[in-house]
Amino acid sequence: MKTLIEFKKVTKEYQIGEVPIKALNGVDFSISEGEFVVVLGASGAGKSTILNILGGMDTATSGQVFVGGQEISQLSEKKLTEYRGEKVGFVFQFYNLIPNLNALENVEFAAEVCKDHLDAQDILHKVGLSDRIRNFPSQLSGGEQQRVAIARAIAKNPLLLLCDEPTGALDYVTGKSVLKLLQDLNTETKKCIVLVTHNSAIAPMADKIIKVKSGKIESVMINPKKQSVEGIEW
Ligand SMILES: Nc1ncnc2c1ncn2[C@@H]1O[C@H](COP(=O)(O)OP(=O)(O)OP(=O)(O)O)[C@@H](O)[C@H]1O
Repeated sequence: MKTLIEFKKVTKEYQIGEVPIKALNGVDFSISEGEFVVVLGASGAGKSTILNILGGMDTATSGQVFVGGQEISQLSEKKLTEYRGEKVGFVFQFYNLIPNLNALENVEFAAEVCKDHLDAQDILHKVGLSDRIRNFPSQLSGGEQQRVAIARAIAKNPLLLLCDEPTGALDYVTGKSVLKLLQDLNTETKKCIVLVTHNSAIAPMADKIIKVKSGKIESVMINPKKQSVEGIEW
């Protein structure tokens, strides 16, 4: 399969007072088109830093990052903003919906600025919220709000979908249904999904598992026996 993402010798340093903190220390990996990737690691390992650099929300101190043949580590601030807006869908632990817009408006608002955006109503139907589109975030459960956030990310028709602990604020059953939605979207749309978590139990749902430890890649594992989320317990 064609390579979509490449990290080459990526480092990220933060200067706090006198002491530099190496959040990433020579990170190399690649991800193919259509892959569902889980990035695993303990707190502080560097997972979110990887995701933020991949999403153009942060930049590497050194090294190269390629996405869809474009070297995003060389982009100007303006081009990086375009990349972030057009090519990347984000899903976070907290849903960050706009409280005074209903579900449909939240999705439309995000999608409309993108050239190839998808129909907001169709996407809300796909995530199982056909009958809640006129509801405001405060009228939706946590799981439903996360579905709106996923619809908002997907409606942009991005090149890749980045999820940072997307089930972190949800109970077990709701979290599992959100993971199933992400897995189904990946299967149906062949959109590349990179999901960051500290929960190693969900690794079997991925095509590839990247383990991060102290700012370095500990291992990259291809999973030939990918499992459906329904079959995984934790
Ligand atoms: N803006 C920042 N300024 C200084 N240090 C930072 C900053 N962001 C991250 N770090 C440090 O970089 C390291 C990696 O952080 P990162 O957030 O990527 O870890 P993580 O694996 O996502 O952790 P968690 O699961 O707790 O979110 C940590 O030591 C963290 O304290």
